[in-house]
Amino acid sequence: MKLVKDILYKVGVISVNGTTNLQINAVAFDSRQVKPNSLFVAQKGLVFDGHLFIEKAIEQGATVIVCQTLPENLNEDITYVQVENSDTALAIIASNFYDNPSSKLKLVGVTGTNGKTTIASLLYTLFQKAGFSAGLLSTVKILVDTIQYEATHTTPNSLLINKYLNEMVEAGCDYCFMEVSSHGIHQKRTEGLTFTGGVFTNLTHDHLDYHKTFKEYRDVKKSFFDMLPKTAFALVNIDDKNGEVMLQNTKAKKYTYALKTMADYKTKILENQFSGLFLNINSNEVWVKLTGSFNAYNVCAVYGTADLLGLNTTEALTAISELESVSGRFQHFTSKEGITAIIDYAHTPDALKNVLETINDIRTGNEQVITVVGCGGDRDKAKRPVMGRIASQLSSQVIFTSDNPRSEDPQVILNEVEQGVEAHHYKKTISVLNREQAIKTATKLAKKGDIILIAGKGHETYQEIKGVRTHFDDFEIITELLKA
Ligand SMILES: CC(=O)N[C@H]1[C@@H](OP(=O)(O)OP(=O)(O)OC[C@H]2O[C@@H](n3ccc(=O)[nH]c3=O)[C@H](O)[C@@H]2O)O[C@H](CO)[C@@H](O)[C@@H]1O[C@H](C)C(=O)N[C@@H](C)C(=O)N[C@H](CCC(=O)O)C(=O)O
Ligand SMILES: Nc1ncnc2c1ncn2[C@@H]1O[C@H](COP(=O)(O)OP(=O)(O)OP(=O)(O)O)[C@@H](O)[C@H]1O
Ligand SMILES: N[C@H](CCC[C@H](N)C(=O)O)C(=O)O
Ligand SMILES: [Mg+2]
Repeated sequence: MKLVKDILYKVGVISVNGTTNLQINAVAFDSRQVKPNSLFVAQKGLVFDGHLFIEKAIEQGATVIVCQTLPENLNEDITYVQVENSDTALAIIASNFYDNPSSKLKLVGVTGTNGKTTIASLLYTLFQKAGFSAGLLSTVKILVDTIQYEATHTTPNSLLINKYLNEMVEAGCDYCFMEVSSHGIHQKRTEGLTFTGGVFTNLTHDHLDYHKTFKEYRDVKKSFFDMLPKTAFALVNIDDKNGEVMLQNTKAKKYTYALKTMADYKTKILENQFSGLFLNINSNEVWVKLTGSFNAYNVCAVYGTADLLGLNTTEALTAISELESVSGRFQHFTSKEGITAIIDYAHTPDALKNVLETINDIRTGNEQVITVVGCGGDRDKAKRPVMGRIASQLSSQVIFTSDNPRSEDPQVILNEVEQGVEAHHYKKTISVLNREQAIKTATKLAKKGDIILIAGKGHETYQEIKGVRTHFDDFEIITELLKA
């Protein structure tokens, strides 16, 4: 139970009709979820305008309506609060409703195109290993200390973020590591949170359907650093040309990490093998079980963050050397017949290029690299031909297939992916629409020593076709096929 006037603290209120001296039991932004004595926030979405559901929310028992535009006819029994921006209002209300949990633990946000899940998950494990209680908000899962919840978004909505943060506080967590997606920032899901630190990984092509231009995508990411308080740290990958941009206007203390440039946290790759990396991090040598030079960046970011959070660096390095790869991120095994399978969440051109280059760097002989890949529907179309081209340039054979077509026609997506293949690579590509069949085809083509890369879906345990999700797990399928 909370008093409305208390949860409106710091909300940009334009006008109030009715009393704010009123208790509410819950906050909701979806009319279908409204329960008696709720506060309903009407948001302008991409498909619907939540203002159209105000009446429905009242019927369901909402007693307070927060909106940008007041309805023409006001109900006398209801309190209406007009705000400048409903998304921002929801985030601040959510934080107030749960007593500002982000200020009661150390919250670190990780943003960038690739590496967020890896870094946030490794940090969670590292701090748990070091004897702390921690929480994790990630694409793969949500963890409140050791209690696991299913994740539906990379960055949940502001109500859920604060609900989980509150649970973390109640469970005695000292830290929370969360992924901050560009959609999350743009939709104000992280507004009003008190961050102890922010980490920037890299910025490459993705989500240009949503953000329209690369500059807009970059500026959304930058706005996360712009709003960090001066007590926080901002740790950026300075090898990425946008690392500096992230730091331009931040009030936070600025730190850098890099492999190529001078930086506060500097890592050198001494050895790069399938089984892991031998690294020199700020003059400390350490073996890690993660594969690929891109993971040297991730480990460096983890080390820097741990140091900035005050963890003893020797203790941090010992724990770092024990960290296992995150599920669906360069997850690999070799079958009895000597065929290596790699399951990786590479769903952007840069990630696919990195993973294939890593495989090509560490393969030893004349093995074939057989790639199974596709692109998701209802997402950036521009990345499709680029991924098609990269896959065909860097693999011996490619089987193009479906990812999550969502509402789109899978064949149309496939055609767009194929369009990127240059003529001299045609003969090494085939298309098999059904993903399971595509994986099966790869296993038929593979001989002893060959490497099969299944890219794009990583940890996902479903495939969404025409809006319907059915169980689908790349790892499960390939394991079964290679065992048989
Ligand atoms: C494109 C996008 O981000 N869409 C998000 C957005 O949906 P939307 O704008 O379409 O919402 P809408 O359906 O128009 O509804 C508008 C408002 O009306 C309300 N409503 C709607 C219907 C109704 O009957 N009653 C009602 O009250 C809704 O609750 C909402 O408040 O707001 C919804 C509620 O918060 C999100 O669930 C939804 O995420 C969709 C499912 C999604 O797929 N998002 C992806 C793209 C996403 O966010 N991805 C990033 C990661 C990307 C990455 O970095 O790789 C993530 O953080 O997960
Ligand atoms: N630092 C990195 N630089 C470039 N590519 C990376 C990096 N880390 C991981 N990758 C590649 O990107 C894929 C996705 O990694 P990860 O899940 O950590 O990224 P993410 O930022 O969380 O992605 P999402 O936006 O989907 O949440 C990995 O499977 C790997 O192929
Ligand atoms: N967070 C990313 C995940 C993409 C994963 C890929 N398998 C797809 O479905 O496109 C997104 O929502 O765009
Ligand atoms: Mg992620």
